[in-house]
Amino acid sequence: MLRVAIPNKGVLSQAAIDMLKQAGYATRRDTRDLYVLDEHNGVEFFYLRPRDIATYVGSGAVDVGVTGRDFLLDSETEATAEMDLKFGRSKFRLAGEPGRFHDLADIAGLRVATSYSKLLGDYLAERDISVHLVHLDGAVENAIRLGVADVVADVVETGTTLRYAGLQIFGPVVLESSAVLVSSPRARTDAELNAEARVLGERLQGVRVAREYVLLDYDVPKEHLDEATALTPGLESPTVSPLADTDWLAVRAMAPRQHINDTVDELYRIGARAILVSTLNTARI
Ligand SMILES: Nc1ncnc2c1ncn2[C@@H]1O[C@H](COP(=O)(O)OP(=O)(O)OP(=O)(O)O)[C@@H](O)[C@H]1O
Ligand SMILES: O=P(O)(O)OC[C@H]1O[C@H](OP(=O)(O)OP(=O)(O)O)[C@H](O)[C@@H]1O
Ligand SMILES: [Mg+2]
Repeated sequence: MLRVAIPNKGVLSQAAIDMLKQAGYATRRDTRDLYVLDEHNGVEFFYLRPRDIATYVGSGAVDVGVTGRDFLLDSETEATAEMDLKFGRSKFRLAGEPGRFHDLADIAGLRVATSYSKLLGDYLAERDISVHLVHLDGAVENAIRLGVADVVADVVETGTTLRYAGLQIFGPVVLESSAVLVSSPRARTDAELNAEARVLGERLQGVRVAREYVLLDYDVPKEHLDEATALTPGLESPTVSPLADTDWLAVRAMAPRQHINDTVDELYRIGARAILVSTLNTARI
C-alpha cells in the first residue's frame, strides 16, 4: 500500500489537503489526526511537519510526499521532486538595513541569519562567497535588530514581514519555491510502488490542469464561427454542435483560466451569446 506524507501544519497544509480531496482521496477530519487510511484508493496518509517530509521520503519510510521545493533543497536526502503542484509559492531572498547592501558580493564575511542553512550554504558555495551562517528556527527578521546577524535570508511572499522589520530586500532571487510532489528512490525503482505512485501523480496532475483551465460554452452565429473558434481553439479542437435555430452553432472548448474574461469580452463583441464559464474539478488531457 502506498504511503504518502502530507504537511500537518503551516502554509502548505490546507492547500495540500484541498488538492488531495479534489483528487478523490480521503483526508483527515480533525487537525490532531495524523494518520488516515484510504482503503478505497489503497493509500495511507501520514501527516508530518512539512520540513521533515523530505527526510521521511528520502529514507523510504514513506513513498511520496508533498513539501516545499525550498524544504527539499534544504534537506540532505535522496527524495526527488516529481511534479510542481503550483501552490505555496514564495521567493527566498536576502534582506538587510536599507541602503547598506546592493548585491550578493556585499555579504562576504558577514553574519547571515536563516532557517535554511543548507539551501543558502550551497547557493553561496557555488558562487564562492563565504559568510558566517547563523541558524535560527524562524522569525529571522528580528536577528539584525537584536545584533546576532548583519543580513537575513528568508522566505518572502508579500514582503510584509520584512517591511514591518524595517529591512530591504537586495541581491538576486536565491530560489523560487512552490509545493512539489517528492518521491523516494524505492518509489521510482520498485515496479508495484511505482505504478501506485504514478496513479497518485496523475490524479494530482488532473487537479492541477483543472485549476489552470475553464470549460467555455457559447452560442455563435454561423458566419462568426471561424473568428470565435480562433479565440477558443480548445486543446485538440473545439466541439461544434448544431442548434435548433440553424443560423446558430454551439461551441464547447477548454480555455486557459488566466485572462478568461478578456476572451469572454471578445467573444461577446463578435456576436457570441449565452457565454458560460465553468470550473473543472479534474481534467486528464
Ligand atoms: N507566506 C509564506 N510564509 C512562509 N512560507 C511560505 C509562504 N508562502 C509559501 N510558503 C512556503 O511554505 C513553506 C513553509 O511553510 P511553514 O510556514 O509551514 O514552514 P516553517 O515556517 O518553516 O514552519 P513553522 O512556521 O511551523 O516553524 C515553504 O515551502 C515556503 O516556501
Ligand atoms: O513576505 P510575507 O508575506 O510577510 O511572508 C514571509 C514570512 O512568513 C514566514 O514566516 P512564518 O509566519 O512562517 O513564521 P516563522 O518565521 O516563525 O516560520 C517567513 O519566514 C517570513 O517571515
Ligand atoms: Mg512558518
